[in-house]
Amino acid sequence: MSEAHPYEFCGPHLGPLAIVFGLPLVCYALVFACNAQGCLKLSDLQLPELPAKWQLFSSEALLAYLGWFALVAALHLILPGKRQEGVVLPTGARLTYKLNGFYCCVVTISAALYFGFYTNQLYLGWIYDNYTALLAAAILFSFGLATLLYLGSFTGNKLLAAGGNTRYGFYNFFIGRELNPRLGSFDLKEFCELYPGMIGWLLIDLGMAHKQFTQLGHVTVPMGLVCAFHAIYVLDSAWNEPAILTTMDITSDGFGFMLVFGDLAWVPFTYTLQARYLVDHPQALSWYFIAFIIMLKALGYLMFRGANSQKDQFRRDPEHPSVRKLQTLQTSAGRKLIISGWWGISRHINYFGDWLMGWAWCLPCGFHHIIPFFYVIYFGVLLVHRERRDEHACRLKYGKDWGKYCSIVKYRIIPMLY
Ligand SMILES: NC(=O)C1=CN([C@@H]2O[C@H](COP(=O)(O)OP(=O)(O)OC[C@H]3O[C@@H](n4cnc5c(N)ncnc54)[C@H](OP(=O)(O)O)[C@@H]3O)[C@@H](O)[C@H]2O)C=CC1
Ligand SMILES: CC(C)=CCC[C@@H](C)[C@H]1CC=C2C3=C(CC[C@@]21C)[C@@]1(C)CC[C@H](O)C(C)(C)[C@@H]1CC3
Repeated sequence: MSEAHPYEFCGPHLGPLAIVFGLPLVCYALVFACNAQGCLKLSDLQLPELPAKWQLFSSEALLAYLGWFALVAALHLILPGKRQEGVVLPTGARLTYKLNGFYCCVVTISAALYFGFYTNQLYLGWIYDNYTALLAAAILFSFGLATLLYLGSFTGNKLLAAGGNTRYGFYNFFIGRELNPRLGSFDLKEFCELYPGMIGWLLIDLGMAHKQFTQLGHVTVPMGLVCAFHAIYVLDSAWNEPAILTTMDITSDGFGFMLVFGDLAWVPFTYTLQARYLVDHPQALSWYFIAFIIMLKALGYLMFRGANSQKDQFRRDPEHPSVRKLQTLQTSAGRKLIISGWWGISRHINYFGDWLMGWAWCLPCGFHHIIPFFYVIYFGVLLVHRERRDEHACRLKYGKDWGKYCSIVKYRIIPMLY
């Protein structure tokens, strides 16, 4: 029991309750508010209807979703992968992870491209036609898995997450009670964070591109840009899979509804909103706007990858030639904090880069509606909240040295602004 751990997300009742039932509603709201029938305009607040063919539930879609999850799990087990140890656990032990996200991603996406676009044996547009039923399947699966994980955390001698072991059962279900639920050596949290949801995100994008292909006879430049940008992001995450082992999601958060739903329903179904929008509202963009969007993506990626890799390299080997010359602040906790390079610009310059990339994903949708810009609005809120969570954790970890660090690197996320 860790009652000393503060309650996150506005306390143990209201916040978690609103998120658990509110987020699935947001997923539906986005589908209702913007689809082939129209897109909600703030000026007239007229809600479009759902396309007549879209079903709210179908057993076929449920089977497809379960089949997808099983397929990715099988690939993860079958394909070769590097074994890497995670951080030291509170028990002093270290877990070993099998890392082959990149292979799994390349195999599934290549197969989808080959059978979907080259041989035409696979109708990927089916994903668009069954969008709402697939979403229902993902939501049901997330509730089911989160419940099983919660109940499973009471069996055996499980290592519990500090923040998800309070006296409030529902809060624990939401935050995640067990730290690293596993089936043998199969790590459910790491797998869900990087495999079915992230690869599913790309597959749904391809489904949208394929639908557009069947409707227009070609894939438009904005659709191509969105799919390519998302693919770069997902492949980059899979390529840098070892770095995920040191993120707070893996090291300190339990695996509860928030992450289960985030990984398996929220990411694949809300992060693909721009691609779905472009099926229903194809855009034509000028070459200079396209050039601007590509430069924005490149700049965001440079910051995001540059900062994340710099810190990762520094934490693994501070004497490595690429990070040896960085200025640092020695803390009494024994670790050093980087105060030059990317980490001298703002305390989370990686978040800023990530957010800029988000803009590059939304801009290809043009300026006719606000709904396709949902991602940058939501992501801005998520990053500000995440930065506060990390700041709190670092303050506890580094004490007054963190204050010293903040006086050297003054901005939280956006240089000169925030
Ligand atoms: N697309 C999406 O939906 C999401 C994307 N992300 C992305 O994931 C990436 C990882 O994010 P996240 O795990 O939140 O956080 P970070 O990668 O920023 O890691 C934070 C940790 O880094 C260490 N650190 C902080 N400052 C310094 C410094 N100056 N020098 C050395 N180490 C430092 C601290 O841990 P310690 O000192 O213990 O090493 C701190 O707890 C980000 O790029 C983010 O944008 C995150 C969430 C959602
Ligand atoms: C309230 C709410 C919507 C909660 C869900 C949050 C999740 C969507 C995110 C929490 C942390 C995430 C990470 C990634 C995706 C989104 C979620 C699951 C991530 C896999 C994206 C790609 C990055 O490169 C990453 C691997 C560092 C990252 C890890 C955290």
